[in-house]
Amino acid sequence: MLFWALVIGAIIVAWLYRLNKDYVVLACFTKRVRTVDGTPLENSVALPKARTIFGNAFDLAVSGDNIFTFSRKLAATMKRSYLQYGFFMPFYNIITADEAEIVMSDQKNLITKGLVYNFMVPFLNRGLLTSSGKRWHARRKMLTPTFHFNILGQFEEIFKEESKKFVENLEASDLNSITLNEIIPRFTLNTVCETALGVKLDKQMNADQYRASFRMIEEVFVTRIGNPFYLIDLVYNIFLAPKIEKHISIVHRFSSDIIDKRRQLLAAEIEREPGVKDDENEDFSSKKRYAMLDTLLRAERDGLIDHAGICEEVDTFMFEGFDTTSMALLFSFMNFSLYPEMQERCYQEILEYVDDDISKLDVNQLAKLKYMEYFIKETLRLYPSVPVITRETTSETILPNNLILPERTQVIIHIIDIHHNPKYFENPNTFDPERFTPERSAGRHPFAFVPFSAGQRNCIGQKFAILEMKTFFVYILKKFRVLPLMDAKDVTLAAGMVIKTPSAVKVKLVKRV
Ligand code: HEM
Repeated sequence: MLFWALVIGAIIVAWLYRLNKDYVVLACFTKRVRTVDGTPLENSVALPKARTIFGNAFDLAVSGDNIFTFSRKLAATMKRSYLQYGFFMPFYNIITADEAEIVMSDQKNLITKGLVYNFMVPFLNRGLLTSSGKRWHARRKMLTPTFHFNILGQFEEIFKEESKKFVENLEASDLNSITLNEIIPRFTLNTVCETALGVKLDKQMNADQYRASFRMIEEVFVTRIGNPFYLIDLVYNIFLAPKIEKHISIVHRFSSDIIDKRRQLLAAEIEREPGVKDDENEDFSSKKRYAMLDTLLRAERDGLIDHAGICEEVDTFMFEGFDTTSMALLFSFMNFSLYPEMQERCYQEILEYVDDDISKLDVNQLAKLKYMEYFIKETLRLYPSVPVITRETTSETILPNNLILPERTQVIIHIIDIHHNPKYFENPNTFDPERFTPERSAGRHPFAFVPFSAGQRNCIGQKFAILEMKTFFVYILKKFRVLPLMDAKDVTLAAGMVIKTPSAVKVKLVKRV
């Protein structure tokens, strides 16, 4: 009996040993990446040493680092893109512009978002950010006119109103110490709410509750990506999901109610003027400002989308347009305080190109603020609001760089590491907006600076974001000089749905006379 048990055991071990050539057996049979020409894998991609016998599945856990620091250290040691084997799937980590280009330019196999986006589904369902295939194509086509130049011009009025209100609130506060993390998110959420839904958030009864629920949803998301056990849906559903059920329904109800009201308004409008034909770029009501929602309501009337679809797109806009812009504003604001000469240059540019009557500020004047644009871009290079994006292979995928990725490989593009690569940016840790002048940008790899991603799944709201940020800083810099209260070295970074800084970012303001 013992003899047969030993024989069977030996056969199983021999079988597993053979199998380990193609699968990382102890990482739950994760299929290995291969090379097209059969040369050793390490010639085509770096292979960080696994820290346990379970492939790289527990490397993060045993390192003692948080996920953000862990990834930065790996990029610095590997110096090229690297491969890890987690439970069930490989992780192909990209830190060069060449490989980012391969993925971002792919039209077919690499446009499906990675596993981590599934965590947002309870909140965003399958809106533009999380969907793929035909549904994504149809929605992208439907929503693209929302960011048409003429419409951005209308949104400019909202950016101005909110910036003015922000400056007025600042004037009433203690200018000696302003904690940016506390005040900027209010501005960005107000702005995106009015542009997406057509209502002023501050005037809504449940605005504070809405903001708080938004925050809670984000906190739970961050907890989920930081703990491998929460990757398992069952564990998440039992221990974490109940904590945010209430908050998700608050956020969903908020947008759903506004959508219903705006739909009724639209119907009433049409009834009053039945002969009037809609134009894509015109408001359906002469009395009301255009909102992104209007495009969706028109599509609903044409049978292209239903109420649930409209809700998921509106929630997606609110989510994408909120924290991303907040973090970019926060770090730009901090940089104004740290680099006074550059701040002065932006101010002089404002004096030169912006009408003294700030209420006349428009997209044409903003387009002339080139140095300010370089300044914001340099901030986004050093602190990209979305430091990492991911894709998933939906079938075995052959890449032009000799790699064959198995189905369900997670392809992680570390935008932040590409932006810090000295190959593309000399002295990458130095803040130098003039890197973005046409002369100095010439010849740079087109995928070396990709804060808004690139290719067909790039950020639909990038022009919107740049306009919003420029408007905000015109209002700030016209009124105040921004002085430092901290050093850039004091800022710690962490991973979240977008880049996070657990430290308070503070500046001092002095009114210009
Ligand atoms: C500084 C501000 C912003 C940054 C850095 C940023 C960055 C990005 C990035 C990197 C992506 C690609 C995500 C991925 O591949 O997974 C993305 C997608 C997206 N962004 Fe932005 N974003 C910003 C502002 C905005 C704003 C203001 C809006 C809307 C009002 C917006 C709406 C979207 C949407 C809907 C997508 C999904 C597009 C698609 O998959 O077709 N973003 N953004």
